[in-house]
Amino acid sequence: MNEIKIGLIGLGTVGSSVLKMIIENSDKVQTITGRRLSVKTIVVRNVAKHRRQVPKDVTLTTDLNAIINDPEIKIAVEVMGGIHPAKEFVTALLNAKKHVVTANKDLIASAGEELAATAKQNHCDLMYEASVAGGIPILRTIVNSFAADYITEVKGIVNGTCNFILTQMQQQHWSYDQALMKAQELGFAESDPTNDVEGIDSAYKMVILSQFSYGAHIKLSNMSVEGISTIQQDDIQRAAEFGYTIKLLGISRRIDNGVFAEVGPVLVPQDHPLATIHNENNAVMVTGEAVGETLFYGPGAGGLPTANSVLSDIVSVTKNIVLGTTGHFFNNYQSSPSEIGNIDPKDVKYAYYLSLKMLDAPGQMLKFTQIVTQSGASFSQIVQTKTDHQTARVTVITHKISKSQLSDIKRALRKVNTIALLAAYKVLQQ
Ligand SMILES: NC(=O)C1=CN([C@@H]2O[C@H](COP(=O)(O)OP(=O)(O)OC[C@H]3O[C@@H](n4cnc5c(N)ncnc54)[C@H](OP(=O)(O)O)[C@@H]3O)[C@@H](O)[C@H]2O)C=CC1
Ligand SMILES: N[C@@H](CC=O)C(=O)O
Repeated sequence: MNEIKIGLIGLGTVGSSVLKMIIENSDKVQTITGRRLSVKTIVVRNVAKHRRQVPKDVTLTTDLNAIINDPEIKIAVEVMGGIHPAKEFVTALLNAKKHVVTANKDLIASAGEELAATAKQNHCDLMYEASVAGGIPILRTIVNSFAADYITEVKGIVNGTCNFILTQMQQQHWSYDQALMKAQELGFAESDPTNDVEGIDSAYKMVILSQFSYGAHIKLSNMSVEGISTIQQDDIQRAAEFGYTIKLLGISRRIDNGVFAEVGPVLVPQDHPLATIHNENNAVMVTGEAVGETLFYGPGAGGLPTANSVLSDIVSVTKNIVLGTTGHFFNNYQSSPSEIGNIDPKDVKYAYYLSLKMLDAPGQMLKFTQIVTQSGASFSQIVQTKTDHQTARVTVITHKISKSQLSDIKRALRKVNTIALLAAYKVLQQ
């Protein structure tokens, strides 16, 4: 058996690039693994739409049983997306003793533990390198190269669509809608981009990164998750005047005996490496006690970069088949539940950038300063500009405060009808 036959589920942005890479690189893979890869069957929703994309000897169907019931197919690649029916499909494939490779972070973040257990019961591999940061080989790097280090923090830009939108808004002064449309056209966004722009896609990726880094499963419901859909051009320009770039960051960190993870727009100093990551590129910073700070950079979305990560999993599974070593977890690290408790993101302190509009009249600044002081906060920078003869724009950067203190400030400001808080963003400190 010198050939490994593959079943592909999905032939969109990623699936069509996986098909292309398998066809074009099978010679190289054969020299590395001793096995020739070929796609035998592809499952899609609409056969007519894809007929011309597929070589004549490949079966194109809407019926998953064409893969499940085919003993020749050893590896199934799920690149259809979403949680249902992807979960049912992957479970059925594993129970039919197919090794599974997937790029689906929604699925892995929500049901990864259950699916990994099903894979193990069936002595199958379940791999998902492409589920985090597209083309950056970050998961296998954490498994292999940080195996003996104690990771204390993972943070970065893990959504290509949002980074593309923010880059276009910053550099080309495009509107949010114009930039989102282009990201969809280029195949970076999910078929429904809500999860991208509302931070949920990044949160799924931070769940997976935290699992790999700390051996701990963080629930999405324990995370604070914010997206970029309310960011205005004005916020971007003002942040730049202060020397910051707005980025959507995922941050996960060990604090005492716990781990916290969150996603949201953050002001990154312009000379910080994460501020220099543009367009659909992603960057993941992993900090280990031994190694210190490391940075992994590359395309976070797009067909071919993501397909490259899918192929790396297919090659790993193929090597395991050849060596007879299938059926091990992709990530073996599990910390005991008592070792890791979840930390409430509300208790984690940040400096905040606050943008305000206030009546340009005596006493207003004093009123604002009193509100800030009463919450136990203080600020390190403040800039006041007049917009017309009646209103002033005030931008401040606070010293580090908790989210609860920020809520106190917001609550107190809502009671003052001459001062309006326009925006509040965390500030990443070096
Ligand atoms: N796009 C990217 O840059 C990246 C995507 N990913 C992940 O990869 C996966 C695929 O993404 P992408 O290629 O962009 O998605 P697309 O929307 O481009 O493609 C999805 C494909 O899956 C098929 N499909 C969807 N539902 C079903 C179903 N119920 N039964 C059979 N086939 C189905 C569709 O068939 P049809 O065409 O007939 O409708 C389509 O061919 C997702 O999990 C995504 O999160 C990960 C990293 C990067
Ligand atoms: N929609 C995702 C695709 C990759 O995971 C993104 O934009 O990052």
